[in-house]
Amino acid sequence: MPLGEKQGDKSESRYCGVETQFSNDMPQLLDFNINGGFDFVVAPLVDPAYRPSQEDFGGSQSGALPVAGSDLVLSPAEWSSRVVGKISSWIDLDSDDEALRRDSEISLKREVAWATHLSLQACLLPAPKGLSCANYARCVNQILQSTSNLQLWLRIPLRKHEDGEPMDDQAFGGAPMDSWETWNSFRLLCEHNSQLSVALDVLSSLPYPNSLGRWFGEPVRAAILHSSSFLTNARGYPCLSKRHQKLMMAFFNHSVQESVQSSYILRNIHAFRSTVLEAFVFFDEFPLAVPSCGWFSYSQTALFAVYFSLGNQRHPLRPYLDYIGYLYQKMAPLPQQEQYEPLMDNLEAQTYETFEQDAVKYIQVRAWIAYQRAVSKALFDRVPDDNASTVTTVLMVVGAGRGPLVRASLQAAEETGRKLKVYAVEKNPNAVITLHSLVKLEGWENIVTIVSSDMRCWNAPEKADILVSELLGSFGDNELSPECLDGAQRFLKPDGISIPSSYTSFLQPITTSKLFNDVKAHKDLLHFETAYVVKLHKVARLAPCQPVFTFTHPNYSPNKDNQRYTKLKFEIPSDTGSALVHGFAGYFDATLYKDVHLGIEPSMPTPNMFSWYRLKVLFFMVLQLAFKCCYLFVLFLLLCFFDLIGFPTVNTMQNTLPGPNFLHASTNFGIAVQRGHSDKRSKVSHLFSVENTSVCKARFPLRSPYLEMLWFHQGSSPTQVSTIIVDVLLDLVKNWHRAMSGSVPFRTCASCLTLVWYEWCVASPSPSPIHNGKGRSYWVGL
Ligand SMILES: C[S@@+](CC[C@H](N)C(=O)[O-])C[C@H]1O[C@@H](n2cnc3c(N)ncnc32)[C@H](O)[C@@H]1O
Repeated sequence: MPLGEKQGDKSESRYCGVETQFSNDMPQLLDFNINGGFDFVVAPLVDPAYRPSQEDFGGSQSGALPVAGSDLVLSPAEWSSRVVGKISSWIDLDSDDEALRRDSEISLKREVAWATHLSLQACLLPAPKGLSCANYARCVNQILQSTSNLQLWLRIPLRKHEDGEPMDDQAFGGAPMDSWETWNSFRLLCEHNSQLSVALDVLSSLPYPNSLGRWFGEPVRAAILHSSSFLTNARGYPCLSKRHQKLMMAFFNHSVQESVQSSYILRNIHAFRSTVLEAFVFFDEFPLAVPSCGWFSYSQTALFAVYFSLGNQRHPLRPYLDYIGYLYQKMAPLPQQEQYEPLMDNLEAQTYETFEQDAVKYIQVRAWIAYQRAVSKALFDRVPDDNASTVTTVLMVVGAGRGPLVRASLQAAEETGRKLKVYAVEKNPNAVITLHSLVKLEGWENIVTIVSSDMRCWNAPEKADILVSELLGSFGDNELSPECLDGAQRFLKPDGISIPSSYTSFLQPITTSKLFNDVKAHKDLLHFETAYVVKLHKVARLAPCQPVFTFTHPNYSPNKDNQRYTKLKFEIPSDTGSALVHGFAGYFDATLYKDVHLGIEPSMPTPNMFSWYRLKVLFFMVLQLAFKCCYLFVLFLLLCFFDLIGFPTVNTMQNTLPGPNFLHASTNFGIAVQRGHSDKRSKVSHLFSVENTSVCKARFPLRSPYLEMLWFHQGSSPTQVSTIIVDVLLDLVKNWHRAMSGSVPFRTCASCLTLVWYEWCVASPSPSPIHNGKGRSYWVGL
C-alpha cells in the first residue's frame, strides 16, 4: 500500500516493504505481508544454513541451490515487483577464514545469478563486516560488469563515532567509526557504478546533522528503520523522536528510501517474533499489484495465529507502517512544479527542454520586473522632478534580444514620468527581426532605435546616460558580460549608470553521485569540463558558498583587466566527517542598481526575492489557477507590481573543475581559481584529479589537501568558448610521480590518480595535444 497518494507525487518514496526470514514457501510469505499492508518483501533467496562447501562433503547431493521455491511459484511480475532478494547475511568475503571467504564468494555469485534469473529489480547486499571490504567490493564490481538490470543495494548502518562517545565496534560486525567511509571505499572500488546504491540502516542513535547531510548526495535507495529506533507514545503507539522524524522527512523529500527494523516491537509481543520479521519503509518504484492468495509458512502461521488469538488480525508491524504513512501524509503537498523535477535532472531529455523553456520564460518575467525597478531608481536619480518634462535620458539596451528590457525601460519611464530615448543594440539578426516587429506593434518608432550590431564595434551617435544589459550566466560572468560591457562603456557618459552595476560569482563544494554518474555516462573528459545548469536536488552541500569573482561597471580603472585569480578555502564543519567532492555548485548575485538585486546565491537573502525554486513553484501554481480563477491571476499581477515576488533564481551546478574532480576532504581544503586571458601558446597547466580517493588516501596521504586551480578565460569574444584549466599543488603531483615510478601497481594507480597536461591555445583552431609521458593526453577545444 503506498504511504500516501499526493497530487503530482511521482517520487520513489511512497512504498514500504518488510524484511522477512527465509521461507521455502514464497507465495505464502508474500501473501501474508502484502495483506498486512506492505508493498513488497525483502526475502532471503537461499536457506541461510546452506554453505557451498557442504556440497564437497555430500551436504547437497542435488547440486541445486536450497532456494525459496522455484521460479514458477510466483509470476514474473510478482517476482519483479514484489520481491527484493536478500543476499545471505553470513557472507564475508574479507574473512581471514579461507573456507568462509571461498563459500562467501561462491554464494554471492550464485544468489545474484538466481536473482537475475528471477528478474528481480534489486538485491540487498549484507553490510561489509569489517574495516576492509576490498575483496567484497572487487567481487561486487565483477558482478556489476555482467549485470545490466539488477540493482544492488549495499546495506550500510547509519553510524559515525562522535568524539567522546564510547566505542562500540561490535555492532554490524565491527564496522568502522564512520560508515560513510565504508560506503565511499566500496563505491569507489566499484567505480561509481550506477547500479550500486545504499540501503541505510537507521539505528536508534543518529550521527550529527552535518554528517547525516552527506547521505543526501548519495544514491540511497532504501532506508531501513529499526523498530528499536521507535519510541512509544502515551497511547502506546510507536512514534519517532524529533530527530528521526526530521531525517525521515528529509529522506521523503530527497526520494530516499527509509527502512525500519522490527525486533523491538515483535519481542514485546512474543519472543520468537523478533526473529520473524523486520519492517522496511521503502520509497521505490515498485508498482502496485493485487497480491495472490495463499497460506502461511510455519513461522508465519504461528505468528498469524498469535495475532488471531489476541483478537488482532493486523500485521504485527502495521502500527509502524501506519506511523510512517502518517508522517508521509503530514508533509506539505507537493507543489506542481515538483512534477517536473525528474525531467530537470536529465538535461538531454526532450521533456526537460520543454520545461526549461517555460522556466526560462518565467525567469525573464521576473528579471524584467527587477530591471524596471532598477531603471526607475536610476531615472529618479538622474533627472530631478523639476526637469522631468524637459530632459530626455538616453538609455541603451545592449544585448536587447527580443526586447523585454526595452519594454521594462519604457515602463520605468512611464512610471517615473521621465522622458526616454532608447537604443536597442543587438547582434543576433534573428532577434533584430523580432525587435523591429515589436517596435512597430507597440508604436515605439519615435522612441526606440534598433541597432543591428555587436556592441563592441558599434559607433554610437551619442553617449548614453544609462546602459542596460542582461548578459549574465548562472555563474555571473561566464557568458562574458564583463568583456562585452567593457567594450560598450565607451559610449556611456562619464557619469553614466550601468545596470547591472556589479555582479559576483560563488562556488560551493558538493557531493552528488547522481549528477556525477550522469556526466560519467558520457565516458569522456569533455563532459566533465562542461558546466551544467541543473536543479540541484540529490546533493550534499559540504560547506557554505564563497564569493569568487566580482566585476563592476562602468570600470574606469587604468589597468582594466578581466583576468582574475583567487584562492578559496572551504571550511567543512568538523562534525561532518570525511566527504567526497564531486564538483562545485556555482551561483551569482548581481546588483542592478543600488538595492535592486538579482541573484541565486542560496544563503544570501536578496531583498524582495525568493529563490528560483520557490518562484518557479509560484509561477506554475499561479498560472494554472489563473485559468480557473481570474482573481488569483489579478492577485499575481498585483504581487508582481509591488514586487512582492522576487526574481526566480536558477540553481546551477557548475562543474567548473575539469576532469573528474575528486578531492578527499577529510580536512578542509582549498581551490585557487584564475580567470583571464592568456595568449601564451606555451602555457601548460596540470590537471590533477584524484579518483578512488580512499585508496589514494591510504597509499599517498594527502598531507596538504589543497587543490590549486587556474582558470583561464578567453577574454576577447563572446562567441568563443572559455576553458578552465586546473593546476595542482606540487606535492600532489609528486605523490603521483612516486606512485607511477614504483611500488604501486599501475592499474591501481591509474584509477586513483590521473595527471593530465593541457596546452591552452588561443590562436590555433585545432590545439595540439601535449603528451604527458606515462599518463593520458587530451585536447583542449576552444
Ligand atoms: C541573455 S540574452 C538577454 C536578452 C534580453 N535582454 C532579455 O532579457 O531577454 C543576451 C543578448 O545579448 C546579445 N548579445 C550578446 N553579446 C552581444 C554583443 N557583443 N553585442 C550585441 N548583442 C550581444 C545576445 O545576442 C542576446 O540576445
